[in-house]
Amino acid sequence: MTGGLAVRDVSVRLGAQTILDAVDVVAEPGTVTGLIGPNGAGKSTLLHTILGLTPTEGGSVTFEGADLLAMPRRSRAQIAAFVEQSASTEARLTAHEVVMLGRIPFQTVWQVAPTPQDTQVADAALASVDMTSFAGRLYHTLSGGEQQRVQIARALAQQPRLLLLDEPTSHLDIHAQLATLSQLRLRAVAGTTVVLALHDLNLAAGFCDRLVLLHNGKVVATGTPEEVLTPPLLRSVYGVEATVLRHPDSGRPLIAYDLHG
Ligand SMILES: Nc1ncnc2c1ncn2[C@@H]1O[C@H](COP(=O)(O)OP(=O)(O)OP(=O)(O)O)[C@@H](O)[C@H]1O
Repeated sequence: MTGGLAVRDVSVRLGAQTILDAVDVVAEPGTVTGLIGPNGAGKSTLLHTILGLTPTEGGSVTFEGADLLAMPRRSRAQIAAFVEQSASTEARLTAHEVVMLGRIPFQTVWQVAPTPQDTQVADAALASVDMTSFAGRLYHTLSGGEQQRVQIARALAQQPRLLLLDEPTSHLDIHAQLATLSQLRLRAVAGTTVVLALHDLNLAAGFCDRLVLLHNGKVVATGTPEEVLTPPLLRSVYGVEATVLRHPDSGRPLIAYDLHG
């Protein structure tokens, strides 16, 4: 029994295609779990499934023992926040207003304005992704990387116990990637269960406590970065040749790809 997230024997089928096949994932509070795997492996589908956005065929998804899939949306939103791969909005909202959307699950229907605490939490979330100076800017005028940081701030403003992110660094420069992943690690240390899909295996090795390697909808390896990022697995799943070195400071795996492979 885990105190965090437990995905047990979850399968997803779309038409004749099996997208997820008897997937098991456990993520403990206070840890960062990386979902890795090639394009089309099922990472986004797994994140959507955990949030009840994609119907499953059997299996269960629990958080702290509670059935996440059976929960009303509002209750689930008080527990879990999600950063999508790319999020756009039709509404002409400022960056600060987008972040304030993260407070909605905690507001009552008769509440006419955000509380000072809501505003304080949103301000802190924007500051944590270094976007305070963009607070008044219309969201749709922001660059892709700036929008991505605002979406992360929205999720942080939700103060989730379970934080799910789908490639949250895909639009970010290297400084912002490192800063964002450090911020997520801090949230994990504070007790949040963090699960994120990542393509950059060196960042996954550097920031994740555990990795789940998906291939063709199946979990093919799970464990520490050292256990999962092995040359034979990289070859069989990604079709790449690589040498796995050690980071000189952290001792974590550092993948040197064979550029001629
Ligand atoms: N609505 C859909 N209808 C049909 N197939 C779908 C649908 N949504 C996803 N799929 C398929 O399910 C598989 C898994 O997709 P998913 O987006 O979960 O992969 P992923 O690991 O997140 O990939 P990527 O790294 O490219 O984002 C893919 O083969 C995809 O084409």
